[in-house]
Amino acid sequence: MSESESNNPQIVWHETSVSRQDRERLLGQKGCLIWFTGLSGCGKSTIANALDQLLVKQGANTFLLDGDNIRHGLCAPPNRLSEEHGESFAKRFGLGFGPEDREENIRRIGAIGQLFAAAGLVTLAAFVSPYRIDRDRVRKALEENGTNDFIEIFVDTPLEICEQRDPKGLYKQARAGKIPNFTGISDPYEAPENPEIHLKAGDGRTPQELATEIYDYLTNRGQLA
Ligand SMILES: Nc1ncnc2c1ncn2[C@@H]1O[C@H](COP(=O)(O)OS(=O)(=O)O)[C@@H](OP(=O)(O)O)[C@H]1O
Ligand SMILES: Nc1ncnc2c1ncn2[C@@H]1O[C@H](COP(=O)(O)OP(=O)(O)O)[C@@H](O)[C@H]1O
Repeated sequence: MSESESNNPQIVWHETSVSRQDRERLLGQKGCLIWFTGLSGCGKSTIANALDQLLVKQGANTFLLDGDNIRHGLCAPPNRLSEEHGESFAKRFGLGFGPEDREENIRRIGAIGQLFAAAGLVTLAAFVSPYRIDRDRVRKALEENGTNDFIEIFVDTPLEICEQRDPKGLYKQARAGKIPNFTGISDPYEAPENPEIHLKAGDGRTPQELATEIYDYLTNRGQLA
C-alpha cells in the first residue's frame, strides 16, 4: 500500500488504460514542464510566449500557464470569489501573496502542470514562484513519477531593470508601501541553485533570442520530435 493510500484508505489510485507513452507516441514528443521563475517584470511571460510561438510553429503541442491568467481563475484572489461563493469560501480558497498563499498557488499549478506533462504536452509555466522549497516540491513530484521532465528556467533580470520597466506600475506602488509582500521589495526572492537554464535576461538580448536559447536546449535533450 502506498503512503497516500495508508493515509487515505478510502481514496484509491485508479490506473488508466492509455499510458503516457501511448499519448507521447501519438504526439511525437515528450511531455515536460518548463518552469519560468523570476521577479515581476523580468520577462517570464514575454519569453514564455515567444518560446510557445516558436514551438507551435515547429508543430509541437504546447500549453502555457501564466501567473496573471491563472490568478483570474484557478488561483483567484478572495475578492473574485466572494460574490458567487460567499465570504467564508473566498477566505478559505482565494489566494493572495502571503507565503502560504504562494505555496498553495505553486502547489496547484504544479499539480496541473504535472497532469499536462503526463498528457504529453510541452507545458510552459510562468510564475514568480519566489520560494525554492515550493519549486523543488514540484520538481520532486515530477521526479517521483519516474521522469526528469521538470525544466527550471531562472529568468535572471536584475531588480533595477525590472523596476525600471515596471509595465504595470506595481514597483512604484510597492515602493510607496501600497502593495504588501511585493517580491524583491518587501518580500524575498530565492534564486534557483541548479536551474536547467540560467537565462541572463537583462543582457540586451531580445525575448526571441532568449526563447531560441531555450528552444535549442529542448532540441538537444530530445524533448521535441
Ligand atoms: N505582492 C506581489 N508580489 C509579486 N507579484 C505580485 C504581487 N501582487 C501582485 N502581483 C502580480 O501578480 C503576479 C505574480 O503572480 P504569481 O502567481 O506568478 O506569483 S507567485 O508565483 O505566487 O509568487 C505578478 O505578475 P508578473 O509581473 O507577470 O510576474 C504581478 O503582476
Ligand atoms: N529581453 C527583454 N528585453 C527587453 N524588454 C523585455 C525583455 N523581456 C521582457 N521585456 C519587457 O519587460 C516587460 C516585462 O515583461 P513580462 O514578460 O511581462 O515580465 P514578467 O512576466 O516576468 O512579469 C514587458 O514590457 C516586456 O516587453
